This record gives sequence, C-alpha cells and structure tokens, in this order.
Amino acid sequence: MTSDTSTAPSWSAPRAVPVSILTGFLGAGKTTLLNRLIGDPWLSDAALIINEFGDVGIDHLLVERSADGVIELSDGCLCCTVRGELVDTLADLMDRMQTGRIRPFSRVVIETTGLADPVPVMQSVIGHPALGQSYRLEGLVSVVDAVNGLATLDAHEEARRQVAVADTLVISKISLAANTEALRARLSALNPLARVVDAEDPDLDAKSLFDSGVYDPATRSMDVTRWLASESGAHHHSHEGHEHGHHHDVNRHDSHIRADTFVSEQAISPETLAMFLDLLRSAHGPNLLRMKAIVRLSDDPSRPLLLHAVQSLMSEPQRLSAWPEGAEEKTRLVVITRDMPEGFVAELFAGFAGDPGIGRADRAALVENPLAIPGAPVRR
Ligand SMILES: Nc1nc2c(ncn2[C@@H]2O[C@H](COP(=O)(O)OP(=O)(O)OP(=O)(O)O)[C@@H](O)[C@H]2O)c(=O)[nH]1
Repeated sequence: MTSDTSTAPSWSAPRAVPVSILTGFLGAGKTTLLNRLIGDPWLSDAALIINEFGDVGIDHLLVERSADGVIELSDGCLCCTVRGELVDTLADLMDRMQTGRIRPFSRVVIETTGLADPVPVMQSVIGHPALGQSYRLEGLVSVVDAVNGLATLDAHEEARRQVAVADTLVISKISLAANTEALRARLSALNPLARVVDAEDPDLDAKSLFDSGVYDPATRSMDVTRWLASESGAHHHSHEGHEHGHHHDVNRHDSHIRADTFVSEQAISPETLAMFLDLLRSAHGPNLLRMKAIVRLSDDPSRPLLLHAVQSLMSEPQRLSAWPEGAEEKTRLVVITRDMPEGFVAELFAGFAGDPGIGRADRAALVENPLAIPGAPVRR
C-alpha cells in the first residue's frame, strides 16, 4: 500500500471520535477495572466494545451497563478472526450515529481479549483509510497483574507487546502481592515512557486513565514502530477472503494454548462444583491459564455463582442476586489452558454437569469409590 502523506488523514482528525483500547493478559483485571469506571460521568456517552476469546461470552454480561451501550465481539480474538468485525462495527456505529439511529457517543472503549496482540487492533483504527477519518486512537491502557505479571511477561510474547505499546500501565492486585519492585523494573525496561498507575487507587478515574492524548507511534520504542509497520500489510493479506469469527486462531498466539467453552442447563450442587474445581486445579493447576464461569446452582438456580481463576489464584466465588439482564439461565464455563490434553476439561465438566461417561471422572466415582483412600477429604 502506498500512502501520500499530504492527503492522508491526520492522526488527530479534528472531529474524529477518540478510541481507547483496554488490554492486558488473561485475568489481569480488565473487566474489573472497566466495571469500576463505568459509572464515571466521563464514560456516560461512551460505546463499549468487548471482545472475548471463546465461543461463549461472559464478560459482556458482567459489565454493569444497559445492553444498548455494549457491543460484544465474541467467537474469536480481536487481533485475528474478528478484526474485520471490529472494522465493520466501528463503521456501522459511526453510520448509525450520523443517521440518528443511535444516541451520539463521544468516545469508544474497546476491551480486548487477554491474548490479543494489541498492534493489529490499533492498526484497525489508525491504519484503516476510512475509519482513520472518523476515529482516532487515544489512550492504550494495559493492565498487568501484580501477582502473576512477571511470570506472564516471561512466558508470553503477547503480554510483552501489551506492555510495550501502552500509554498507561495499570498494575492490578497490588494488595495481593508481596511487593511490586521487580515487576515495576521489568515494566520500565519494556516501556520506559508509560505512566504506571495502581488499579486499586481510589482516585483513579476514567479521564485520567484513557485521556492520554492522541496515540503517536513515534514516541513508542523502535520495536513498536516496527510492529505497527509490519502488521499493517500482514493482516489484510492473511485474512483476505476468510470468513470471520468462526474459530479462534489459537495457533496465532501459541499452539499450546486452547480455549474451551461449555454450556449446561443442568443446575449443579455447590458440593459437586467444589469437587470439579478441586479436581481441575489439582490435576492441571499450572496449565490452567484462566477460568471464568457463571454457574447455575441447584440450591437456588435464580442466583448464579460467578467464578474466576487466574493460574493458581482463585478469587472468592461471588453469588449474584440474580442472573444478569438478558442472560440465559445456563451455566457457562470458559477455560483457557496450556498443554492440556484435548477433551480433558470437556469430559470432566460433562461428568460433573450430570452427563457422565465411561472412564470419566464424575461425582459418584469420586464419592462412592471403593478404592478411595480412607480419610482423604471428600466434600459432599
Ligand atoms: N484484589 C484484586 N483483585 C482483582 C483486581 N483486579 C482484578 N481482580 C480479580 O482478578 C480476577 C480477574 O479479573 P477480570 O477483571 O475478570 O480480568 P480480565 O483481565 O477481564 O480477564 P479476561 O477477560 O479473562 O482476560 C477477578 O477475580 C477479579 O476480581 C485488583 O486490582 N485487586
């Protein structure tokens, strides 16, 4: 593609709507942060675009905002399969606003999947000939987990990219970490220009977080400028003629990573759920990158349970007072694993969700197992 800089849209087209990108690795705390800021008047007329890695979206149900302000891009990763969908969504949003079919929005916030490489997402906004006139990139925010952050940065190129391109780095879960010095040093080495803020800081507001001025790749490190340049053509080429949004291109990230999603109408007992989680974590804890679930429990199916695990860290389960508006009252489980045998989680889940099969672990097999070790803890 050639570009004539004298006629190309400027990065800061005068009336272009600012687009902020919220990224960060799996479970870093993106949705938590967005939820905290969502009531901020500065975001009251923002359009939110939420992308999830997996067939079954959960995050959009959890962002506490009426459905009309939230657009979900699911069934694929924003930087791969649904990148075209993002461009279409942004174009469609602008068209609907200009023709008065939706109330005007003054900014857009995109929450990416935890595995997203933010560079192609940024390219969708700043590199697209038409969109570049209507939107401008303003504020790339990356959330880094104080507990798992260092290990994640060591293990995942996507995580390093998310840090390197950010204007602002938000360190989450500081209250759970022994210290953050080594992490801060690493972040500063990866991105010396980024501002670093604390997710748990009560004074953190949406404007100070997202309004960091027009994104200028020239002020980022050489690496970022190179990624932006190289991604510009590569994605157009590789996705030409493909159908978007049917499968996640997990191989693009890491051939060892897989995302499995499960849905079940069957309500399960709290004890059965506890056993499922124990078994999942004890068998494959370190390979469990991320688990998110909203569970229909048999003791009160109208009040679902929300579960989050990030690597070995399991958050306190949250019992919601009701199902999120518009959500089907079914259990949804998203599990992102590394090097997990194919079908392992599916079979385990099926066993516990009331669909046991030969050779599968299920509740009866564990509770009534004549070979069980006497005295071994069994929760009923
Ligand atoms: N204590 C504490 N917990 C946090 C913080 N941020 C997130 N969490 C917890 O970490 C878990 C993951 O948070 P999410 O906000 O769902 O993370 P995410 O980045 O949206 O996750 P993905 O959508 O899977 O990529 C949840 O259990 C949160 O409650 C924080 O600053 N402090």
